[in-house]
Amino acid sequence: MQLCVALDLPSSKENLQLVQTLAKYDIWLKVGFRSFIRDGQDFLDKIKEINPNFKIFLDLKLYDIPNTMADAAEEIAKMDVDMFNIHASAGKKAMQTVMERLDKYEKRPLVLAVTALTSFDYHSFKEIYGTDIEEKAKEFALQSYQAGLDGVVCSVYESSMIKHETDKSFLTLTPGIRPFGEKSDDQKRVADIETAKKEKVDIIVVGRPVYKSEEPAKVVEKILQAL
Ligand SMILES: O=c1ccn([C@@H]2O[C@H](COP(=O)(O)O)[C@@H](O)[C@H]2O)c(=O)[nH]1
Repeated sequence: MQLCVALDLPSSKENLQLVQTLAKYDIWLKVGFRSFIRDGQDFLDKIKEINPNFKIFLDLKLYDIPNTMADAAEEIAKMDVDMFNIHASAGKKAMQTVMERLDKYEKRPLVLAVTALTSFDYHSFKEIYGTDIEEKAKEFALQSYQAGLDGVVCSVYESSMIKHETDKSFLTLTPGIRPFGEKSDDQKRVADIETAKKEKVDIIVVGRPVYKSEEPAKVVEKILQAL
């Protein structure tokens, strides 16, 4: 299992200070809406300047018509990122179009599909999708797998089931991790490291428990020891 730290701080300066503190660790760094909208490609370059071995996950959750998603995916493929994501609910056709368009790149980033956001509980998910999380996550995961994606974003509680329904090499990346039982904030389907291990998760995403800590490097060190 690998660790991905979310860089969701309010300024580029604070994010880069955090990255500097974590420079010696073999981890993924997640750049999401807040940081990418504000700081763009320049921010990605600065991360790689600190340590070119950091793996970058661009968490932009593309969701649009197939051609627009594929255009955006191609722009991402030209950047130096290692992984990005799209919404499975954009449909199988959109996912296939993205993967076909990335075919020509010798070294393309990994592509994951978002199944059910970890901020949904079972009731709020059903209100929107009209079905249970488990059922829909399975359907989305199968469609993503058939479309040729590399894996999915899901909660820890769907990870094992998704691997069983697809393939054990099909990646599961799980946000909503509270490594040692920290408060859940706006997350609903949260889990600790031990549960993530049991559920065969490939990459855990941890944001606030790291970047809101007084000593982020110590938290990362403790997580890495527990993986
Ligand atoms: O289903 C999802 C998809 C993405 N996220 C993102 O992960 C981090 C989690 O941060 P925490 O502070 O550890 O809660 C955040 O950037 C989300 O945008 C997610 O939480 N759930």
